[in-house]
Amino acid sequence: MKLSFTKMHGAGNDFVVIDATRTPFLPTPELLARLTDRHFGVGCDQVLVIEPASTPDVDFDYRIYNSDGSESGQCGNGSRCFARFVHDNGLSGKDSIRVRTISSVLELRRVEGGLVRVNMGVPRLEPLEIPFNASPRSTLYELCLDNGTEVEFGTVNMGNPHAVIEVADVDSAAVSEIGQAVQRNRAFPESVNVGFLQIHDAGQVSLRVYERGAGETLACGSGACAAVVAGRLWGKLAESVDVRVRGGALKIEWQGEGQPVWMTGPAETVFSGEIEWPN
Ligand SMILES: N[C@H](CCC[C@H](N)C(=O)O)C(=O)O
Repeated sequence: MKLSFTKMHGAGNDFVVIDATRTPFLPTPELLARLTDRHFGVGCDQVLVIEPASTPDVDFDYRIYNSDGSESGQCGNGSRCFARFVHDNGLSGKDSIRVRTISSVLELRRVEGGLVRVNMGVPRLEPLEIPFNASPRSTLYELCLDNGTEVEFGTVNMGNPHAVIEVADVDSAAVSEIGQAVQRNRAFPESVNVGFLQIHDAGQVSLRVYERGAGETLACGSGACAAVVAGRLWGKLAESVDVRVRGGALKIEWQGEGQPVWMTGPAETVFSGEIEWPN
């Protein structure tokens, strides 16, 4: 059997996109590995699957699989590529579509300049279960990691979990070491995406993210949203922030608690192909 796919990226966070609107996609670990592995397969951070809507309030279902095979309920950069794929392949004539993941409903709007603007939903700010020595606002925690490092972080859920650590210099941050140590911590039984945020001023930041299920990526859309939410809760960021990531830049807007986060950024198609795959 030949399986068609399209390789895309959003600010360098790269994806294999599968159109399962006519033929179901069975996400077996072997097939996901074949699509995500950068040596033995196509190679990507996440596999995105476009499925027929399961409820009348959305246009499509949107499934997200990390390169380690785990499923997530949110992928911001992927949602922009989802919108681009749907338009370019004639799956919908609408400029604004709604999609459902396993945790969220997103609104995706194509805007001028080949950009896509996404309503990423209202951030969830529930405090962590494990009792912590938290700051007065339960969005700041201190943690002694198993590698002996003390870190202070905020937690924001964008339909997927994020820990945000402010750093003086993203380029010299020990992203992999600290990212993995935070993910191993009992505070995050389902692991977590770990963002390293450098604040240049109230409207400009730089961000690196050690992602759950994928390691460090060149961009993390939900991570950019979580970082701006955390920075605003700390009183350090404006309502509209330009987020510089290793693969490009995203614009994140958040008016405050109870309000949705809007993300605007690029979505690029690299190539389409097909692989042989046993039925
Ligand atoms: N690694 C994430 C999913 C991909 C998120 C990221 N690629 C984005 O653009 O939001 C998780 O397991 O929650």
